[in-house]
Amino acid sequence: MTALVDVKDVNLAFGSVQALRDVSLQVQPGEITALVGDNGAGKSTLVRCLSGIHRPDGGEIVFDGTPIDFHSPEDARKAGIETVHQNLALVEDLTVWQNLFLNRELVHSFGPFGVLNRPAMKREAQRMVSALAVNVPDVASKVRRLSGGQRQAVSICRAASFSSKLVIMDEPTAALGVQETARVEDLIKGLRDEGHAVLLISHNFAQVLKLSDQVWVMRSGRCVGGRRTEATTGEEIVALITGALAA
Ligand SMILES: Nc1ncnc2c1ncn2[C@@H]1O[C@H](COP(=O)(O)OP(=O)(O)OP(=O)(O)O)[C@@H](O)[C@H]1O
Repeated sequence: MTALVDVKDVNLAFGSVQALRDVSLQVQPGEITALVGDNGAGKSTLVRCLSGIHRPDGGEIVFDGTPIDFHSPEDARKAGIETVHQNLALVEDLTVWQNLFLNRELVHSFGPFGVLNRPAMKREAQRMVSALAVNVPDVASKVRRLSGGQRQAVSICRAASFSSKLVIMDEPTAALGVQETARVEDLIKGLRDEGHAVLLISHNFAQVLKLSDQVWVMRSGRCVGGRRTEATTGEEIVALITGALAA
């Protein structure tokens, strides 16, 4: 299988902190790939390279057959990489459908003039939430009225739309209760079923073992191993994270 993402010997330093050291790993299309490691291991830095926030100092990242050269998150989005950040980046006082179409509004053209096509956006938003079985009361609800799990669902729904090929999620259930976590986990599986690749950062081993097809482990800026999830255990992953087991 040709990898959707091929990270090759990527390095990145912040001053004297070498955040990424010769990191190489792959993300396969149509799979959930987990990225695990202790605090400060370099996980967020790596995904920020993929989402156009940081540029590596060295090495190469090939996405969908093309070496990436992103100068902004917008470049990553255009290439088909969407990121659900921990802060979710939703606008509280806008509705669900307005958030889904934020910065990608549908517009009616009348000669030289453009007018927002609100009915079309509402209709399409309803289709988007139904397709992923997102549990929100109404696409016309303001985001500030939604629970943490519903907000996470809206962010995932936004990331899954607009022909994204890779959805990156940084700790998507860290702030959620048990039931909301289960719903968001179903949404993540739904993304895979729809053909998206998912790159999931999680400190929750049970979740990683339950959801992922492949696990990569980072330690002190290095990628110290990758395992097919069905062929590993929580104990082995912990041993790789702590260094008790050499890669
Ligand atoms: N913008 C930055 N400026 C300076 N140092 C940074 C910056 N971003 C990350 N670092 C450093 O790079 C290293 C890797 O950090 P990173 O956030 O990637 O780790 P992480 O694995 O995502 O950790 P966590 O699980 O705690 O989120 C850390 O030493 C961190 O302090």
